[in-house]
Amino acid sequence: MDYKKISQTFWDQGYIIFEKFFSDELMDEYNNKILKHYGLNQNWEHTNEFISKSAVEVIPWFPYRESDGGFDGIDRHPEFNEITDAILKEGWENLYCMMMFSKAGSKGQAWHQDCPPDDPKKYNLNRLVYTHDITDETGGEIVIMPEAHKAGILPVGNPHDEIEGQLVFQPKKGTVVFLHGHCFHRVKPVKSDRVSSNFRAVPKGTPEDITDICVYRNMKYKFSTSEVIEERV
Ligand SMILES: O=C(O)CCC(=O)C(=O)O
Ligand SMILES: [Fe+2]
Repeated sequence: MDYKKISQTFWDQGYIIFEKFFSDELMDEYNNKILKHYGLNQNWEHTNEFISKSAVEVIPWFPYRESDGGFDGIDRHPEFNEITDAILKEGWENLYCMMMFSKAGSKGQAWHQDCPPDDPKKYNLNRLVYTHDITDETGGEIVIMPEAHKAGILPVGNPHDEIEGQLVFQPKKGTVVFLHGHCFHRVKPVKSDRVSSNFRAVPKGTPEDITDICVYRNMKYKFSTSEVIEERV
């Protein structure tokens, strides 16, 4: 792998995608494990106000916090972490591993930045891993605004409206998307049950609560207190 080129591409675009990076066998095993978890516990974890305002309908699960992990085939994968080394040159640490489940017929996720872009040096790195194919049939495409990690704050507007220049991706099983937390992104409406996973990393020294406040086009939302902390109009 040309790590220098990978890093350059990431920092130019705000994201970089590796198709079918992980094996089908590993992805099938993990997808089943994730579905089994949600089969046992399919409760909405967010408040109704959050769901209706933000147009996000996702049930998160933190397997390394809530149970004994079990996804080291990704978390400890040498090349996966070497790419991370190349992108976050000054050193990094794991933030958390989050599984996300969206029911068939749910809205997906509105445009957002995972954390406020006030300080360009304070951000999270998403390492999104798709354990099943995203297709026309499943919906739930990820939409990314290239180079938006350099664009400051997400413009005010309708939560799901298209933005000129956006790119729509249908990651297949085993694909990894490295995505800067300040880069605008969203998830299109979900037609069949959708699973995605995020092995979030941060540059060394980044506060642990970096993703507590999420920026949407109509508000800033604080997860720890379930509050809209700013209406954006
Ligand atoms: O599920 C996805 O494809 C994207 C999720 C997302 O926005 C995130 O993990 O920050
Ligand atoms: Fe996100």
